[in-house]
Amino acid sequence: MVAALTLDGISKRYGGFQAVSDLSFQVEKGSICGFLGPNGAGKTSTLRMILGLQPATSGRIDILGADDGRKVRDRIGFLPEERGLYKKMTPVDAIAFFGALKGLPLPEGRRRGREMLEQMGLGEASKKKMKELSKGMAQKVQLIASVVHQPEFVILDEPFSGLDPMNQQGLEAMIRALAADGATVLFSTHVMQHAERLCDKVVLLARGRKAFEGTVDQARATSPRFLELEGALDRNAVAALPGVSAIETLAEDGAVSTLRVGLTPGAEAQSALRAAFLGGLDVRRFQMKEPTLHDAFIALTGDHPDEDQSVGKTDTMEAAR
Ligand SMILES: Nc1ncnc2c1ncn2[C@@H]1O[C@H](COP(=O)(O)OP(=O)(O)OP(=O)(O)O)[C@@H](O)[C@H]1O
Repeated sequence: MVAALTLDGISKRYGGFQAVSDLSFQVEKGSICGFLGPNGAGKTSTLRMILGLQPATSGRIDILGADDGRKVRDRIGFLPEERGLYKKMTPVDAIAFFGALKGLPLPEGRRRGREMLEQMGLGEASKKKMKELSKGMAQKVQLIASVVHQPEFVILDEPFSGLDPMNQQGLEAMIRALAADGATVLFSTHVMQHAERLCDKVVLLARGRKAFEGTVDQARATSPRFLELEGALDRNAVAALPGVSAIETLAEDGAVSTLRVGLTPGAEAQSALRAAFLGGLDVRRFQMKEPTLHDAFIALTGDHPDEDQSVGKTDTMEAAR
């Protein structure tokens, strides 16, 4: 594999607060990598270190062969978490302006801007001012602005936040198209479903530490499978079935309950079911459930991806100055 990005033992400390600890991972050239973790896990801090916008407290970064993102800034596209393009500009001018910051001549930026807007189904939007666009449209325009100079490496910080499902799908298509054109894409998100659909590789971050690096399937395989059982079920009898590691009651209606039965990694749901039927358990409905990336995140970290892990931002901001 040819790595477009290597992080080797990266740490970030803000005053007395350790935001990122000994983080190492690689992103293969031409791949899509999801950088996943709850709010406050340390994703933005890491992306900023990769870009050279803030120094690492310790560790080494190699991006496109450089030891500092600033040295290869014209080959990188970045969509920051805080967004907003100049409101009075037209989308084409805004895109061309951003391209010019990366060395692209303005007329060429305008030409590519018009073409990309058209490709993304935003041809109509090019006649309006930025302030007249919907949030979804504006976000797509901003993504175009960050890649109009055709960067080799694209870094997107929470690109899906604030978008409705339709626009999220549009954005997913844009990200796929970038990778299909040969770009390497690293994006952060706390919503596991996007990564599940898009990524060749995921890096899971919890409280500043890497919890997992690998493919989505490898991540899922670390999490137990589930079996949903419905019937007049005795919990002790269910607990005694082969491979059962945990039971959660999802619903109860008189004697009939719906149980979410966790299986130990590697255990086959069929063995538990067979034993249930042979043992005469009153199973009226069953369903096997494969773990999602969301389940895997919880199994790997003990944390919930929707939990906010930010701590003492205002206190430590002072200390960081
Ligand atoms: N400049 C700073 N000074 C002090 N603390 C900071 C600073 N920037 C971030 N932090 C803290 O570091 C931790 C990681 O923040 P970071 O923004 O990197 O996380 P994140 O995973 O990107 O989350 P979010 O998506 O909410 O930005 C948080 O606890 C945050 O409060």
